[in-house]
Amino acid sequence: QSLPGGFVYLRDIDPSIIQDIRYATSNNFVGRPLRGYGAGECVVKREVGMRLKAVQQELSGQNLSLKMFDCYRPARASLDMVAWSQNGRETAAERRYNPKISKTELFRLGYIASRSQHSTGAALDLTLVDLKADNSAKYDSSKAYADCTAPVEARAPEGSVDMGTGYDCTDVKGHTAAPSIAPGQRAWRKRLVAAMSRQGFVNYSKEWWHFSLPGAGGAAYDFPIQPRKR
Ligand SMILES: C[C@@H](N)C(=O)N[C@H](C)C(=O)O
Ligand SMILES: [Zn+2]
Repeated sequence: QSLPGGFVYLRDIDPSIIQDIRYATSNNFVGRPLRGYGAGECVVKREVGMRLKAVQQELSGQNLSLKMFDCYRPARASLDMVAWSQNGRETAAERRYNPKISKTELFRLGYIASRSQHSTGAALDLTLVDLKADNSAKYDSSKAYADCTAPVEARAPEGSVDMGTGYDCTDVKGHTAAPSIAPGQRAWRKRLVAAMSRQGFVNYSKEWWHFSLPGAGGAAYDFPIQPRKR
């Protein structure tokens, strides 16, 4: 199954990496699947995939795994985010992700890009899973969870280690070096950044979950993500 521009399905390179591609689901800040996400598959440039495999190999010796939240993002999905931010409504479910900031401000403040590096296949949103922990709690759309800055027991479950906030938490607490998090949460962030940086990935200071591989990108693409054929 060939993809344009040197893109590959991460599952073809390393099926052990856990994937929860949130923009292909309703469990994200928009509350519905984004345009262009026809399947919950992580698609990346081959070089990015090979380096993720190397990170995963190192982590597996520590009973840890990567968990991918977003990889290649079709350009139309970023435009969908722009339209969402300007739709004049803010629901309680949306406010869980941006409790202190209006959604109209998210682009200006650098939390979302209208032309994202994700569309080049060189940027990733991801976290760590402790394979020895009980990760069985599942997200339930009918529950009223606390916002993404609340203690982990009160937030929507994500089946991953406690990084101090949930994924896509647009708040200063989500900044990688936020002083307001607990030492254990800081230690997890440092462990993720260290493992990723050993393979050349660079973290974005405003989002503990966002990494990119310098030089791996190039042009932005807009092909839709389709189911992977075996
Ligand atoms: C929206 C968030 N997951 C993200 O990836 N933000 C960066 C800045 C982006 O949109 O490229
Ligand atoms: Zn990102």
